[in-house]
Amino acid sequence: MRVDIVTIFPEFFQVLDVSLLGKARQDGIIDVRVHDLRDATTDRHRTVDDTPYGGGAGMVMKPEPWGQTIDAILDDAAGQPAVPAEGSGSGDARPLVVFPSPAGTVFTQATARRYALEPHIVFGCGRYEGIDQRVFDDTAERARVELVSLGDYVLNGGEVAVTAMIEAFGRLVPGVVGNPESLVEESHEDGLLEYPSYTKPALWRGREVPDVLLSGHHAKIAAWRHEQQIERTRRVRPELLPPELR
Ligand SMILES: N#Cc1c(-c2ccc3ccn(Cc4ccc(CN5CCCCC5)cc4)c3c2)n[nH]c1N
Repeated sequence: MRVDIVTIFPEFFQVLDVSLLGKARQDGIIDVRVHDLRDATTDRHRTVDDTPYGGGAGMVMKPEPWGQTIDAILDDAAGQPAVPAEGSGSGDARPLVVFPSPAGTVFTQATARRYALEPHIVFGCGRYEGIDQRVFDDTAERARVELVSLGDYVLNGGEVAVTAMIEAFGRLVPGVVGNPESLVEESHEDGLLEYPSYTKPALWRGREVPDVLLSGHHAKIAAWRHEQQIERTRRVRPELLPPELR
């Protein structure tokens, strides 16, 4: 899987050199390439923004550097088709270009599962008040374009969102996580929040571990854990439950 990231803060993504994703990159499972948008500027000040047409506060990112950078990435990728992960992908052979945006659809575990099947994703990290709309419209001529939001709060740019998205789908790419079993029983994977976890010691600061977890009775443990998931989801995120369980 190939991932290209366009940003004015390339150093931001040094975080992708560590932990699981760092190993996935070293193992060649995920090929991450970071591109500095300013490398596509032509003026002495390497300008990437300008005032908004129609007025308004802040600055908007100019289309030219974006168009040039995205074209170069897509042209390069066209010559080196990336290998899709196992499993059925979108069926649309065009590359996927994702722009984090406060105006995007919310990124969920379902989005992460879908992205993990893509052979190639380009992420465009905006800053300032956003990117000239024509960049999205022009890119959509040759790629699938998605505007995606992390959630209903305001960030200063797309870099944090892209880091979170790459971690979320990266761990689902076959070969990245050592034990794929650990991906099955986790929050949102089955639509429920996860059950509480415990480990040694059996007694800590006067607090014990639920007896059922010490029973060795796997069916009872599974039933207890599922009930805990439903109880926690009902308390914290009732909207995730089917109406009959709320
Ligand atoms: N993913 C994600 C995000 C982002 C996100 C993602 C990408 C960029 C690029 C730039 N910014 C900053 C910014 C902040 C506020 C506004 C709102 N408008 C401003 C102009 C007048 C109208 C309203 C726009 C752009 C970004 C923020 N925020 N929250 C998420 N979950």
